[in-house]
Amino acid sequence: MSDPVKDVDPPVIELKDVRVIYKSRTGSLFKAERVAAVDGVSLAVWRGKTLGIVGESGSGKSTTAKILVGLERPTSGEIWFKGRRIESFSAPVRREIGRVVSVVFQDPATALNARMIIRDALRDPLDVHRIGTRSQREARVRDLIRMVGLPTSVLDALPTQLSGGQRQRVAIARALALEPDVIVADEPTSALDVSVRAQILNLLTDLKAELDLGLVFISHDIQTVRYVSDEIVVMNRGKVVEHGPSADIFASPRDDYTRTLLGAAPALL
Ligand SMILES: Nc1ncnc2c1ncn2[C@@H]1O[C@H](COP(=O)(O)OP(=O)(O)OP(=O)(O)O)[C@@H](O)[C@H]1O
Repeated sequence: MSDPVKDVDPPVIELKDVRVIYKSRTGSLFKAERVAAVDGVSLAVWRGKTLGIVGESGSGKSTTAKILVGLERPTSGEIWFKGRRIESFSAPVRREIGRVVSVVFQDPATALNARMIIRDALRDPLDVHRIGTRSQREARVRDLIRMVGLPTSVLDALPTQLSGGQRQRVAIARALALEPDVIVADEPTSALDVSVRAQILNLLTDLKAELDLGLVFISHDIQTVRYVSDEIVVMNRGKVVEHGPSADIFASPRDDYTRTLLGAAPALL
């Protein structure tokens, strides 16, 4: 008989008691002060689920995002990738994490090369990873732009010719290019007009459902996180102060800091 526990896939990526210590940017020249940007964080990201990470500026959200996508190496703690512990951070390992866990940043204007037309920006990751033939790559680029709800005419435009919302759609299409298991979206709507924020949130949640993606949604705005997340991690000064199903955290927040965030939160979107 099959064992139901063993049949469940492991998380795509899991952090266990992870710390990242930096030399403080404000420390004096003679005394190198240290700051724990991330301080004992444990969390897991599964396909088909949205994990929200919320906290004020400086709470360690972006550093956590960088660890998840292989851009930052923890000072201590464990990273598990598809059920295996990562022992070495060699270039091939980081490349593999980067292919499976892709990222959408806050500001699409800086994420896209201003001199590259959208077609080339979307084909670039396919070229780098030598995926398919030239015509298969062209077809994939057209599929990607349709998946994010843009017309193929956009492919010949430069990023500056698009609106902020359209540029973020392109950044999402680029993040999907290598068929990742997980997308980490770090404040993906914060730089956008209020009028298009909900559209981008809906696009991310639709793509998550359609492609069975894991989504890590990072924001300082607890109501936005609530709107998209199955599970929420609340961070304060590098630590996880609350972690649980979204509904539970909103029904009965246990931590004072979470209550403060809820009290300070503006109306949805
Ligand atoms: N490269 C670095 N060198 C030194 N300190 C850093 C570095 N990166 C982050 N920090 C510090 O680590 C802490 C956490 O930063 P982090 O950017 O992860 O927080 P955040 O919650 O994402 O905030 P924000 O929303 O403002 O980006 C802050 O005190 C920050 O100043």
